[in-house]
Amino acid sequence: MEIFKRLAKFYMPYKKYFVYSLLALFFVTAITVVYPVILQIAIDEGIVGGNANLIPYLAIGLILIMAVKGLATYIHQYFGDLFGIQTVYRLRKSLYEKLQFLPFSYYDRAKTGDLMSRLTADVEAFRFFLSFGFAQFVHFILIVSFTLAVMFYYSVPLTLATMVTLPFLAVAVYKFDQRVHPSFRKVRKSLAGLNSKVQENVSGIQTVKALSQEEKEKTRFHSQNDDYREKNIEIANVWGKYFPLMEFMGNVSAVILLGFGGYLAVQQQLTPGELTAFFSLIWFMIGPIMHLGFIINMFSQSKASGERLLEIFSEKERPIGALETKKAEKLRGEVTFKQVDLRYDGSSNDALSALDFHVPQGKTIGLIGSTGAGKSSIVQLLMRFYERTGGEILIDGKPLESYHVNILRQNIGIVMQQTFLFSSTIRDNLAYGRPDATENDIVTAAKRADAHAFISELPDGYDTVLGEKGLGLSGGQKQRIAIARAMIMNPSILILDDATSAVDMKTEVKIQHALHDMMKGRTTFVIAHRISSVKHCDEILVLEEGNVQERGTHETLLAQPGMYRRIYHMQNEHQADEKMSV
Ligand SMILES: Nc1ncnc2c1ncn2[C@@H]1O[C@H](COP(=O)(O)OP(=O)(O)OP(=O)(O)O)[C@@H](O)[C@H]1O
Repeated sequence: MEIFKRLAKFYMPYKKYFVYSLLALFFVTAITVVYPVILQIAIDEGIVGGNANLIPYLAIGLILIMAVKGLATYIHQYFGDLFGIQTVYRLRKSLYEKLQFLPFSYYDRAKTGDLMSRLTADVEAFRFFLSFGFAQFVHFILIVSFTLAVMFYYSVPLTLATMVTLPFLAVAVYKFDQRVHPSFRKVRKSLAGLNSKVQENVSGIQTVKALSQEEKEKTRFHSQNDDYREKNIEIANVWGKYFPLMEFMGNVSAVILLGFGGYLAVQQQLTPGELTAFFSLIWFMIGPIMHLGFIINMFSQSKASGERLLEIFSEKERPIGALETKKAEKLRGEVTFKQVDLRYDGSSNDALSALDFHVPQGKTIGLIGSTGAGKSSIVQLLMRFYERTGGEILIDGKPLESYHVNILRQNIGIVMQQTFLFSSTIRDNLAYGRPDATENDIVTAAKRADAHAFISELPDGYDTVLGEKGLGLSGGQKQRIAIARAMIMNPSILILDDATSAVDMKTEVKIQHALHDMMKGRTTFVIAHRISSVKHCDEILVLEEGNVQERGTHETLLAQPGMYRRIYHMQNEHQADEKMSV
């Protein structure tokens, strides 16, 4: 019940619907028990007692009662559904909001398919129990209580005799729950794994095809699919074993009723009408008790789902910095790193150690070094995608944490190697960081980023809808949209993270032009593998394994023997080779 308690804030606001639904259920159940009583009166008074006039009255009474039951059933179902639907609407909203504020370290671990499955299948399983399962559980208690009351009224010894099997039934139901709950958890996990596999395959279909790994992917999917099948078979086995056992115990009660009830009737301690009513009543007990397995099943599923939802809620949100500075604020863009360390969660090495540098406002800093040297990690810290593990980072002389993350990020424009574009119009993509941008802002930025010409040539211009992942545009075109998107934000700090490495030389020249235009007056971080991209920077840091190996301007670094000079010569030779081979 702990899980339901922890999720109470989502369903408590709608408890009135639940109460209406339960009140209606009370009527439905009470009316159900009236049927056998009417049957008993019809047999004992009408048929055996020879009072045939009573029968039409009883029939009309039954029709009226059925009409009331129909109305009560409608109210019960409608409000029950409303209770579940409203609750999960709120729940889904909160989950989605929570996902927006989880740190990057969470997404490093999370799988998209698994998250999708939590937000859809798990939320639905929870709703199903709220709308249906819980009411079924209450129905079970009510119907068993009402039925027992009527049965005791008719015959105490016969009621006690038919209840002999109930403790055994209860044990079987308990054991069933013990077995079925872990199995359901496994099924949910396996389904999430299956979703992740499909999602990953679709996202990476280009890589799969390029490396001709279709067969391997098929095998991997099959093994996940097999796993899901096995887990479901496991559940089917548990059901298969316990359900007949529970049914058998129910039937034993009916046999006892027939033997002992028949004996009592012969002894005239029970009327024929009462014995007939008992047969209906006993099934009102046995049915729900057997059904209890199904309810527990549903309860177990929703418990397993609730657990998975709570896992998301219990994740720590990313720190957001001081709230009082949330008002729009333009930073100057002076950046200082003092003895900064970074070690990613679960890693045994520092990605950055004792990093020191200072970039005055409007200056450019180049970050170069081999892959994994820590270049992008500097950006991750500056954007507060991750938190440093030591040292201090200052912006305009104030600690990074004193700014609200939104303010910080509004002041930083970033163009990355791979550009993510939403499946929306080009206009929406351009204005994504500043939804209040005017048409003029958008077109001016696109012109400056050298994107206006190709956008205008598209069939719907700025209203052209891009496919998922921005399909339909070349790497260079996407990059120019990313540059325009960053320009619209008019940032004080600009980060170009390998911004031109994914495009050919000709496009690079064009993009470089747009980038230089954007860099004017902004503090700029240029992360690159090519010397040509960083050589004009005011200072260049050569990084190796999270440490600064060399620092200086292009000229000073070239003048000294070291890594920079080696990279320069290597890249120069490479370019010379390329020219020779043309
Ligand atoms: N999210 C992460 N979780 C754990 N370790 C990470 C994470 N991101 C980067 N690292 C590790 O931190 C180190 C520095 O990585 P970083 O991405 O900063 O290097 P880089 O110089 O930008 O490399 P590249 O030129 O290949 O982009 C690497 O050892 C990398 O494996």
